[in-house]
Amino acid sequence: FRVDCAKAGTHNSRNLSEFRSQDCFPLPSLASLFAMASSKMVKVLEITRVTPSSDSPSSANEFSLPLSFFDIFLFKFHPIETVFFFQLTESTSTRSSFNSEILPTLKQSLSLALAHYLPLAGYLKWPSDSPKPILSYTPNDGISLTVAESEAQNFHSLSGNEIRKVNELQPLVPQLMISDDIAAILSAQITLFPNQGFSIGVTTHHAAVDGRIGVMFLKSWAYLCKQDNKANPPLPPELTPFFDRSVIEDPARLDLLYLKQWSAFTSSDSDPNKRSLKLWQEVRSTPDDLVRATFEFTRKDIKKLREKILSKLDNSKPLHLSTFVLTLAYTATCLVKAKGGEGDRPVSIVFVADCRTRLDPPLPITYFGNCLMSFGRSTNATHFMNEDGFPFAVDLCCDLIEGLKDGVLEGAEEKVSHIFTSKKPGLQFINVGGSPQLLIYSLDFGLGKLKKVEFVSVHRDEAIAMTESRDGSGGVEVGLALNKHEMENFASLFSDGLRSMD
Ligand SMILES: CC(C)(COP(=O)(O)OP(=O)(O)OC[C@H]1O[C@@H](n2cnc3c(N)ncnc32)[C@H](O)[C@@H]1OP(=O)(O)O)[C@@H](O)C(=O)NCCC(=O)NCCSC(=O)CC(=O)O
Repeated sequence: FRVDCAKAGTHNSRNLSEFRSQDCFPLPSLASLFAMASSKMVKVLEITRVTPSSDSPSSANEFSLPLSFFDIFLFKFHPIETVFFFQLTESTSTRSSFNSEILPTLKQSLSLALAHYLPLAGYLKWPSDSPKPILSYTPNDGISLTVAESEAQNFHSLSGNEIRKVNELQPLVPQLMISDDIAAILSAQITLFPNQGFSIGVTTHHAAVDGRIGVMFLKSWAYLCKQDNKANPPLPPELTPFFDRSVIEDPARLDLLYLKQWSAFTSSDSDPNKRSLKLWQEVRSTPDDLVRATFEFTRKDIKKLREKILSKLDNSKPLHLSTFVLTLAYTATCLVKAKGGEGDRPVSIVFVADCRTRLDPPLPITYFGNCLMSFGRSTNATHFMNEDGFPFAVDLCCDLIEGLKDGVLEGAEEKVSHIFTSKKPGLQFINVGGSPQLLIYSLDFGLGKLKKVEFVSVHRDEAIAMTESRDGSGGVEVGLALNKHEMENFASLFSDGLRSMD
């Protein structure tokens, strides 16, 4: 292996055996280096540190942001891991054209993008004189970029919808270094599948950004990748992050309350006030029998679901029959049926709402940080299991969305403690990640078509990942991870149910 330290524009490569801890090389890279070394799937070629472009004057200055209560709500959750598969032609995906054209362009534009998003290049820290953690960038901070090559010949099945092992995607996303005192915010991995395509894996700390800003950063990287050789190009307004934290009003000091609650629920230490940045649950290895697959709702399927509900549910109350509600309710119903078991077992449906437009006054849509609140309800499996399971699930989701009108911060004091108090033995937790509104398939680096997006981390908290359909036809893709037996049940329930509505 070679480790590359790119500091202030100079590259300093060395063999791993020469590595010394005082080089301050981000530890996540080493962790992922060893993890990937044992993987049969990828060969690590290089680990580089990418710093914000020195062409941008701002990269020479320190920059820090205090965490808001929205960030603290999520800062103990595992990082968001996503992988994007790009299809190339045979001639553009040779090693030589990848190394001479694609890779340098991606690296350079990543550096340019980081200059606009400095906190992503920095670290999560908790200074001794600060009541709460901060995002801190200091000049020469940078992210770890791993360059790898996959020996797998199955680019098309890896980036397809079919059932495959969850473990097959894991080597395509890098890890983040997270300790008690410091945590990296972002790391990336570019993996070439020779003569097939390449993938970009991105791991982002949840303390820093939510789905909207994570996608906005990637779109900024892609935008800059398409600007030929311009020094320090500006970003268009819709991609320019808004950093002013004073717009978040927190008169109840939810920030400090959440910190206290996280500490009380997660500290294994005798000291419940210990200041630790460690995650709530360590990132565990993935059980080998866990498989993932993607299911598609076409626009026609969504129309059928809407018609079915309109013929079943009482129209006298307001029904929010959005694509999101219909597809979530249908997926949740199939998930509960696929698991089977006793009817009185507990089931929770939980999703997050983007609060930017829902606060009073609203925040700019480009507000940098997290701005999500979770909403959910627990019930019994039996309601989903009979013929009226789908209308029941729609009614439940509609009620939850109607509830947002009471104010997204209603009951906010309980949100962290609820994570722990609501967990009952045997709970089936159906949690939504991603969103069709993020329009993730419009990500275009100008380097080949985006073939597939995978939220690799969905299996870690039993989430289902939603995106808009990749062909822009108004459908929805749902990615999920289950054990093999449940996945087979789910697949037949999903397609048989839709077919029965023809
Ligand atoms: C609360 C909601 C889920 C409810 O969604 P709904 O679609 O039911 O309701 P809505 O009021 O937003 O939208 C009503 C209609 O307007 C359309 N609409 C509204 N806003 C839109 C937008 N910005 N872009 C495109 N369409 C939009 C919807 O598609 C829908 O039409 P139609 O009826 O045609 O559909 C959503 O509003 C929301 O906040 N979504 C964002 C969630 C989010 O950011 N998730 C990422 C989490 S981070 C993450 O996932 C990372 C991780 O943790 O792993």
